Amino acid sequence: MVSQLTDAYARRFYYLRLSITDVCNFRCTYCLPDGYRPNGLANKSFLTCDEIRRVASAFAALGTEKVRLTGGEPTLRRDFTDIVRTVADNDAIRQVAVTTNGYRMARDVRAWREAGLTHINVSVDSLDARQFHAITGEDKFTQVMAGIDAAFEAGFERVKVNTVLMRDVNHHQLDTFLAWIKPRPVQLRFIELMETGDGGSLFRKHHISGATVRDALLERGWTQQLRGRSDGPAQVFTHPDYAGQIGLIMPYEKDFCASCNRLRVSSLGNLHLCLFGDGGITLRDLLASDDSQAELQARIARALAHKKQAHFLHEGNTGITQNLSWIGG
Ligand SMILES: Nc1nc2c(ncn2[C@@H]2O[C@H](COP(=O)(O)OP(=O)(O)OP(=O)(O)O)[C@@H](O)[C@H]2O)c(=O)[nH]1
Ligand SMILES: C[S@@+](CC[C@H](N)C(=O)[O-])C[C@H]1O[C@@H](n2cnc3c(N)ncnc32)[C@H](O)[C@@H]1O
Ligand code: SF4
Ligand code: SF4
Repeated sequence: MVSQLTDAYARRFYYLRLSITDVCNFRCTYCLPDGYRPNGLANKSFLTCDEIRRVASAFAALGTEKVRLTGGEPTLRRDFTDIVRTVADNDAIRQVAVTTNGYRMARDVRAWREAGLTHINVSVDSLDARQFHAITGEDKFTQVMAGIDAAFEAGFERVKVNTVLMRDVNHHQLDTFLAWIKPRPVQLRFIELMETGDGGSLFRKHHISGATVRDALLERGWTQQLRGRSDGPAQVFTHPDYAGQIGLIMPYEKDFCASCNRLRVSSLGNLHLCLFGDGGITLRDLLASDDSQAELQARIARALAHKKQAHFLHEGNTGITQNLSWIGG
């Protein structure tokens, strides 16, 4: 019997974002400009495959139908394909998704699909190889693009691409992005730059509202689609002349959090009620054996009473989120 997770604002939670590592091999300017640093965590190990299975089972029993694996860079884990298989083996989890920088896709995406991966989101901030290098710190544009092609060849019908919208970096490149998705079933999502503890000055310099893109799309005859209950927060737009779609993730917009349907578990097994929350609730002591499932479910359900109505980004309060790599965005 599933007891659906619900919070004090009558929001229901169908979607778990599970970080499986903090490690990343890229140095995106808005996330880890100096690269990954172990940060005192060196002796702490990330969740094992068995622990991940137990997290997924507890959430599934509480109504979760979608699990997104994220990080850091989740695909750097050697057991990534096993993790996908483990989560996909849970029949209640109907969508097993990953958010990746695309580094391993060309090589491994077929194996991930065979293991049960159903959805793939890949980050590409620029369609210009030199600018891609400047933003990510890695000269891997061609490799990531080959990864997207490989995903289609492996049978994914649609790939989502994440592009962080930055004033004076890529905000004036809408036409280039639109031309790219015209023949391709890619959902290209512009994510508004979010302020983080480490990223205050970059935010002040480069934040621009996604509303500028929305206005341009509406002017050109794009129309907004309805959202499903386990979809992410993007507003999705389509146009009859385009195989692709545009998504807009606008966390500074009024009521963005009203439709929050997701919870997060960090790579160390802490439950986080919000991307920009204050602290985590440890779950790891209940992940060592299958016998603690009832207690684990009860702890998750109880914690939800403390979920706040919205983030406090408008007041410049980013919670304990120093950058998005530690909890996976
Ligand atoms: N503020 C905020 N930003 C979010 C939230 N969920 C996703 N985002 C942002 O959107 C980015 C892209 O999310 P993805 O990991 O691609 O997944 P998604 O868009 O939630 O999910 P799908 O609709 O399933 O594809 C994240 O890294 C965050 O930057 C959220 O709950 N709050
Ligand atoms: C933290 S990454 C983790 C997964 C993987 N490494 C990747 O880059 O796709 C998830 C997403 O967060 C986005 N992101 C990171 N920092 C951000 C910020 N300050 N504002 C908006 N989006 C951000 C990235 O562009 C990426 O699409
Ligand atoms: S956005 Fe993703 S790829 Fe870029 S530094 Fe952060 S975790 Fe790594
Ligand atoms: S900022 Fe927090 S409350 Fe708002 S949608 Fe994201 S996770 Fe949910």
